[in-house]
Amino acid sequence: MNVSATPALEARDVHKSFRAGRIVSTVLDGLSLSVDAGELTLICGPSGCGKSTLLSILSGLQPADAGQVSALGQPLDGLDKRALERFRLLHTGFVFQGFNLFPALTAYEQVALPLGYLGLKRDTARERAEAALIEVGLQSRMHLRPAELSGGEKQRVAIARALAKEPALLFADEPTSSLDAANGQMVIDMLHRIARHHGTTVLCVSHDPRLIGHADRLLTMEDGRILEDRRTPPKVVAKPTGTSR
Ligand SMILES: Nc1ncnc2c1ncn2[C@@H]1O[C@H](COP(=O)(O)OP(=O)(O)OP(=O)(O)O)[C@@H](O)[C@H]1O
Repeated sequence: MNVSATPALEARDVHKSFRAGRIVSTVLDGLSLSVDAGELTLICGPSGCGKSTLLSILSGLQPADAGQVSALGQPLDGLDKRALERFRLLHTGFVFQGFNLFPALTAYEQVALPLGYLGLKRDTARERAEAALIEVGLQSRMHLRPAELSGGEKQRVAIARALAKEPALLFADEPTSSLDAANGQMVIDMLHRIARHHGTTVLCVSHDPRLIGHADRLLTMEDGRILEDRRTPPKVVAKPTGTSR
């Protein structure tokens, strides 16, 4: 088998509906998708079109009603709850809009904690946690708790926590929407760098148009399906205007 040809993520004819009383709403309607390893893929589309639901199904957080979902060549529908938790622990990182940090833990502890669950030795965990916090520029903030950090710094802790696990798959759901322009840009740059330098497959749901220029691929969803799928062109460096030099 040619392993490199195996998509990092694959959905085939995925359906998902939610029921509220007697009303059933179809959120994913026969959606198929294949994501290559090491790419930053951005999913956009109108509010309520099913972006977060797709992300959570592809990451094994919730099951599809029908269809097949594979991650790293592993069919997720064949895994029981424990095996899914293990798969997520070993291979996935998550970054959410609301940071999802523990109020009582320092930045360093937030990052080191999951490494303990991975069974890493204490010294290795410390090295990895520190390296990840340094990579996101928080070397001087490691011993602060969330209440003492800005929104941008909290999101960088969440990125460091995901990064330290060295996951093959990184899922980000609206990672910039609670941040100001400068911090949002910093987070975007980091996601881009993680895909480029660490070879991580990054799947990001976002309304933020600044992310488009950094994505390798842009998927637009509407009504539970993928409406448009395009590769984003490489960035063109603008020539200075008003001069022939
Ligand atoms: N657990 C749930 N129970 C019931 N309905 C749900 C559930 N999760 C999502 N939905 C519904 O499914 C639809 C799609 O939700 P989803 O969060 O995937 O959309 P989205 O495209 O990410 O939206 P947004 O951009 O506003 O975050 C919405 O109508 C939402 O109310």
